[in-house]
Amino acid sequence: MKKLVLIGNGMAGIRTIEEIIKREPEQYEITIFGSEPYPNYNRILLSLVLQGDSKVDDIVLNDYDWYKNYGIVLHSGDEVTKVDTENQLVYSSEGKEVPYDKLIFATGSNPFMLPIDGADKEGVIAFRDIKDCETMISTSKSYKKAAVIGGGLLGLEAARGLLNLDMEVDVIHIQDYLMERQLDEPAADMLKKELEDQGMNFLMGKETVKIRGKNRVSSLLFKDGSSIKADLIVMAIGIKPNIALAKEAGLEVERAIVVDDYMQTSAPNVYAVGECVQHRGMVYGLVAPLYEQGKVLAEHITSQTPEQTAGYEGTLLYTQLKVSGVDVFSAGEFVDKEDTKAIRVHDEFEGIYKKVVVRDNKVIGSVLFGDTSDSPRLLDMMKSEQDISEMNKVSILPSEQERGTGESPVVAMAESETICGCNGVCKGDITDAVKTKELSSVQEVTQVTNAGRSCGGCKPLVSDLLEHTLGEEFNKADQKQPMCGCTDHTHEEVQAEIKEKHLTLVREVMNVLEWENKEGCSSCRPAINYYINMVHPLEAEDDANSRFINERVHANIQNDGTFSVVPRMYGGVTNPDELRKIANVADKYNVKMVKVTGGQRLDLLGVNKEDLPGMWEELGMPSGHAYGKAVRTVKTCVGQDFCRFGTQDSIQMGIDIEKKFQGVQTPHKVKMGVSACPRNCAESMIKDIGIVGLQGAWEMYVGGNGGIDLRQGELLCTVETDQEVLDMISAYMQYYRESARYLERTSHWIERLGLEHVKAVVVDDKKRQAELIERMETTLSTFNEPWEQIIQDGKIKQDYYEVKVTS
Ligand SMILES: Cc1cc2nc3c(=O)[nH]c(=O)nc-3n(C[C@H](O)[C@H](O)[C@H](O)COP(=O)(O)OP(=O)(O)OC[C@H]3O[C@@H](n4cnc5c(N)ncnc54)[C@H](O)[C@@H]3O)c2cc1C
Ligand SMILES: NC(=O)c1ccc[n+]([C@@H]2O[C@H](COP(=O)([O-])OP(=O)(O)OC[C@H]3O[C@@H](n4cnc5c(N)ncnc54)[C@H](O)[C@@H]3O)[C@@H](O)[C@H]2O)c1
Ligand code: SF4
Ligand code: FES
Repeated sequence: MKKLVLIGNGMAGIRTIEEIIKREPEQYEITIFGSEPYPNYNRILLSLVLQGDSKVDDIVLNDYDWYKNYGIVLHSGDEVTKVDTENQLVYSSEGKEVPYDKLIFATGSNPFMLPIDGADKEGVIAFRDIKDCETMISTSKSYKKAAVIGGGLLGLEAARGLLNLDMEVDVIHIQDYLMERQLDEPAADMLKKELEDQGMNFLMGKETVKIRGKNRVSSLLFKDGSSIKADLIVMAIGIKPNIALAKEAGLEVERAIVVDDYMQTSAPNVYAVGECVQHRGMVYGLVAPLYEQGKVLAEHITSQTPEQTAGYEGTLLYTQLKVSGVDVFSAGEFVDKEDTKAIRVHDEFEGIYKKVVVRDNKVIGSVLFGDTSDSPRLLDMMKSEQDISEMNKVSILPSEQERGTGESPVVAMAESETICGCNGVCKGDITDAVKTKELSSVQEVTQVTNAGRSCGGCKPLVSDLLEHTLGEEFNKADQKQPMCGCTDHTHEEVQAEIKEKHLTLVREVMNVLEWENKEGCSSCRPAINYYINMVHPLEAEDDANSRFINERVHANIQNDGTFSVVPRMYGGVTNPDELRKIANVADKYNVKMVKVTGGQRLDLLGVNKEDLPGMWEELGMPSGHAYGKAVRTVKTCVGQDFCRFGTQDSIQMGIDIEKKFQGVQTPHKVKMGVSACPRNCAESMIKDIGIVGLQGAWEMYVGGNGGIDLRQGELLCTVETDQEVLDMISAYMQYYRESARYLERTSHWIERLGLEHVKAVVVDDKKRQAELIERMETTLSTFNEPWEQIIQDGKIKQDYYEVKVTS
């Protein structure tokens, strides 16, 4: 057997070996060297490990048994230090000398590190491998302030992960807008706004010139003389191909190792794939092109007629950002030029931006923000260089109505359209595999076709396609989604176990359900804490440390590290006494701004954390819970006492609702509105619960949302009396509390369950309705005004307000 040696046990190298084995399992005796001490893992998913959605063990792509099963000799943790191309030998750091007939370089890249004063200090790292990921996770346990240098894909994914680890995150970007290599300015601005809302702080147009600190980093200095504090610095300013070994071996290198269309280097029998490669002047940093290169090389070196195999011609690049809550897509040429024209849709209400760039009647690039469902079709048009001169230009970006609402975009996709960009798998490949190989779960589709095996971004589409192809045979239960990377249990299973085993402590849940990550993470701990309190309201022990910072300190943290204070004003009604108190504390504590909120409250912004207890004591008003996953505000219109259209007393109804349900913990925030006639001045139709008065009756609308997922509420029921309104809210909200997943807004929850189902439980089934109301009453009986407790408890004051929690 001929000897094949691979240098680099990473994603591109091992995919090439998989492709070789698939074609000719017996042709080569394979030896692999990898400097990292692990089997091949999915580097892409490090972002999800950091974000708490996956764990290191889950991202292994080929475990040690895989190498054994295929008779591959793996030297992990052993670096190749020299290649002798004349005698066809490689030498390793552990003293191995291995001959080859064919050699593949797949040495990847190294992160680029700024060569500035202080870059060698403790606490300055990159984000490239498992070690970096583990360093960030462990640093977050002792330090709180992180700075990410670089507002590209990697920097933003790192920043999201660090936020999930409860760190404060500054992102320093050298350009004036984010991801300038993938986005144009409007899309980048929308992205920045969304990420700011998620808690990131941006310093734009800043060039870092020095890192200060004794042994460990303590601050960064910028060219303009300003500086910021930091306990951890993550550099994400690009990568440089790892070519030192190839250069020393005498291979032709420029920016990377130069290869021809068969991935052959300048030396005989030596090939290269992956990020270390330069092909027709291009160096790639995403897996899709690297996998295509691997396929071409595998075909070439396993073929009896290698010169007749198809060569590699380059890849059309496209990217997606892996940050939850953000949909961004970018492909091809997206910058306007003199010879290009663009079709644009910019819907500020929906938070959607779409741009399609056209040259010579062909789509050559696109940027999508907020709704990326057009991406497979646009990619297909770009790849096939479709002539669009006959097309109505508006139909290139159809609205949701034109596409048919509620239906997954896979239904309308052509068989040739790509579903999994990373692995180049199109719709037809998947439907064929599902039918011929009788596949019934996403996992099986991934095993057979590779779709979903890399960034995972296509999994929802794969699942939709599976459902569409299988029809009634599709079993949702097979598509199990674990709560996070710490466990295999789903949200539903965790909740059921809490009930069945009567678990009342967060730690107890993690122990009994054998959490793989013993400490849990910032995704699962708040969810478990919510579930134990919801299931056992009288016995659960609330764990403040499992709450997000805002809920822990009962105030909303702002982008400059100060907090906002929102006292409760039932139904949006206040009086001179309250206003005087608010004015007094605003003066005394130098509040930066007093702002009327969309929910008809007064927001005191720019408060120092240490001042919070004192302010609340002097205000003597209840907390508005503006920071919590809880019942927030009940907005009201002036109603029948003042408005000539008013048919009901909306103000009193709003006050009654707010007094009854204030502070109830819910899976996500719940906003309400009461209008006294269908003119709807309190915007009841875009609230989680909206009440609208009619002559002698009240309508109750549910599932509305006025935010990024704009959604109109749907009519749940019409009732006659005020008491019925309160009862229906009790039953509905309790059912939401019990059946929604933590962090699922009512609008998403109702779409998942369907209005008819919710109606059947909450309105039609009187027995269940009564039980839900009873359980809500039990929860309501446990309500405590948080600030009353904090003001009286010296220890809480000391732990959360005097000791610095966030800096
Ligand atoms: C956090 C993160 C998120 C990412 N997200 C995405 C994404 O969403 N989509 C996407 O397409 N891409 C993404 N990427 C990029 C993607 O991971 C890379 O393009 C891909 O891993 C490159 O594969 P490679 O095999 O060329 O290099 P690598 O994966 O870097 O593998 C090279 C391996 O070779 C080893 N090696 C180097 N020199 C030697 C030597 N002399 N001897 C032995 N071993 C050696 C290295 O230690 C390394 O293990 C992401 C990258 C990171 C870091
Ligand atoms: N979702 C994804 O597809 C994904 C995610 C992570 C990483 N990656 C890949 O990993 C590689 C590394 O990613 P990356 O984001 O580091 O590289 P990048 O080159 O895409 O972006 C680096 C960013 O850093 C900025 N920058 C450069 N110098 C700077 C400085 N001195 N101060 C502040 N900002 C500076 C640049 O303007 C640029 O926007 C890339 O190949 C990327 O494609 C992809
Ligand atoms: S909703 Fe109707 S009753 Fe209320 S203020 Fe508006 S018009 Fe008047
Ligand atoms: S698109 Fe990345 S795995 Fe399918």
